Amino acid sequence: MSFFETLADRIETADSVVSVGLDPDPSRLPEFVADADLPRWAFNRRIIDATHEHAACYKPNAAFYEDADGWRALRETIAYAHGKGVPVLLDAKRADIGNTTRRYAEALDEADAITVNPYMGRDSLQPFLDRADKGVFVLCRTSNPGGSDLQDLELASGEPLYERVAALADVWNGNANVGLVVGATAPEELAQIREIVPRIPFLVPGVGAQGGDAEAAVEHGLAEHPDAAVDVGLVNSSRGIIFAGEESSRPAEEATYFGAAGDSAKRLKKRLNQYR
Ligand SMILES: O=C(O)c1cc(=O)[nH]c(=O)n1[C@@H]1O[C@H](COP(=O)(O)O)[C@@H](O)[C@H]1O
Repeated sequence: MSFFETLADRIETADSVVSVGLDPDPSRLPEFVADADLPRWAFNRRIIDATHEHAACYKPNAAFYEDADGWRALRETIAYAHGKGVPVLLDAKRADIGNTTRRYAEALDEADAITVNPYMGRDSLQPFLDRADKGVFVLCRTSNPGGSDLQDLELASGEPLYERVAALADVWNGNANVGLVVGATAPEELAQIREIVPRIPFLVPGVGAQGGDAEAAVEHGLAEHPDAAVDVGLVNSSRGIIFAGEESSRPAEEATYFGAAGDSAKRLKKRLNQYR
């Protein structure tokens, strides 16, 4: 089964396009998990219990796992998400020269999809693209303030670099497994990129903590896809969901703390579904 087929099934089952970002910043973990063997895994398990009904996908960002205990926490997290029937998109933003990138692509043995960086060109992505059953989300127009520094630069042809990346993604999509990452903080670019690639699903981060445009994220982020029975795409929120308990009225109670994450995921699902 291809990634986008799996994702379409999950979107239908959960009636949701929400990607829940699992970015368990150790400095923000609540006291309930402090004494656990692997606090990040203990935290993620409770977050998954609270949010899985509303999750089309989980997106752990590798930055929060790149140490010995972190890799163990990540492995447990991926297996647990799969046990709940939710696919996992590993946000690793990888790519490198041949032998190195082949090794990076092995990260896909456990996850269902990955984010990659197109800066080094096609050969740096090939081992990911070759995995026809896995999703490969190529950074196109990112959500951060500096996203415009390079990505908006005009090429000699007059098109901005991010448009060229979108057009190349179409060329790289021989296995129908490519998606694009386009931030919700760039709604005009979202619309432009959608015109270039009508059938490539987007991962749209930047709603929630970064204040991006949820309506534009759904309107332009979802696409018809040959493998999918419903329009597919993902709108991600990380801190806005997993740390919602910090804002709750009784954050010192574990059930209230994690319940707030579930409520936040549910609210985002409902909000996004208004525009589907
Ligand atoms: O590839 C990504 O997921 C990504 C691309 C981008 O342009 N902007 C962006 O915020 N992200 C990731 O999406 C998540 C956003 O987190 P929140 O701002 O807490 O919702 C982080 O893991 C970011 O690394």
